[in-house]
Amino acid sequence: MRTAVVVFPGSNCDRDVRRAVSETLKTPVDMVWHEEREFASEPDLVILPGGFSYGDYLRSGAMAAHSPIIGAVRRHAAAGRRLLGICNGFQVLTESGLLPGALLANTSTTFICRKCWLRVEQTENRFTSGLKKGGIVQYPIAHHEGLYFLPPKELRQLEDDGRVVFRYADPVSGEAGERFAPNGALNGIAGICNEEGNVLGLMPHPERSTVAHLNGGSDGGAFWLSIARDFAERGA
Ligand SMILES: NC(=O)CC[C@H](N)C(=O)O
Repeated sequence: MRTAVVVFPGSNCDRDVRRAVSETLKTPVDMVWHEEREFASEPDLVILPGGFSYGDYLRSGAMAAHSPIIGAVRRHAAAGRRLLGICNGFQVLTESGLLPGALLANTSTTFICRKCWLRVEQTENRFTSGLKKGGIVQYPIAHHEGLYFLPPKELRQLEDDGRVVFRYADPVSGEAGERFAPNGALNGIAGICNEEGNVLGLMPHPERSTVAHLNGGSDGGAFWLSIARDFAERGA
């Protein structure tokens, strides 16, 4: 499985994600500058990493969504290949319309950087098929605009379609929902996928919970392994 990580001006999790993928899976990872118009290496997985693309000017992810590489990102997703947006990458996916909804300012109006627990709500997609449905994982968050928003009718539809993949949860009781969302995300939504299950966006950072417990956790390792296993079983 070949991975491409898109680097925008202001990305700051691009190297963390490269390290997490390459050390966990021992597979090649290419760094692709946002001004490219094509992926030279035909990646199986494209990752839009976290950070502050264009300094979060206008809205987080809004300017990156118009980068030259986004045309190739759209074609990659339309071909059914895996596309993952983490934090700022998730914001780029909603801003480009590849996933529904918007990421609004946290209810606290502050930047929140802390550990978070998530319940795996759905495993019928190309990313979490190897995780335990209903299981709790710990990935940290670090954002200012992480309140997932969708108007009520569309939100109900998203829930009915089973497209909520991760929800903020309590690690002890295993309960999940809005009251466990540090940012005020509607229904406690931390990550969603598209209808086909090949595009996933999430605010928490699995790459920061991967390598040698550097940030006090290792649950992210199983996430990368799940993607690789799904790829080995199903292909692109
Ligand atoms: N870690 C990140 O990707 C941060 C995303 C964005 N800059 C925010 O603060 O909401």
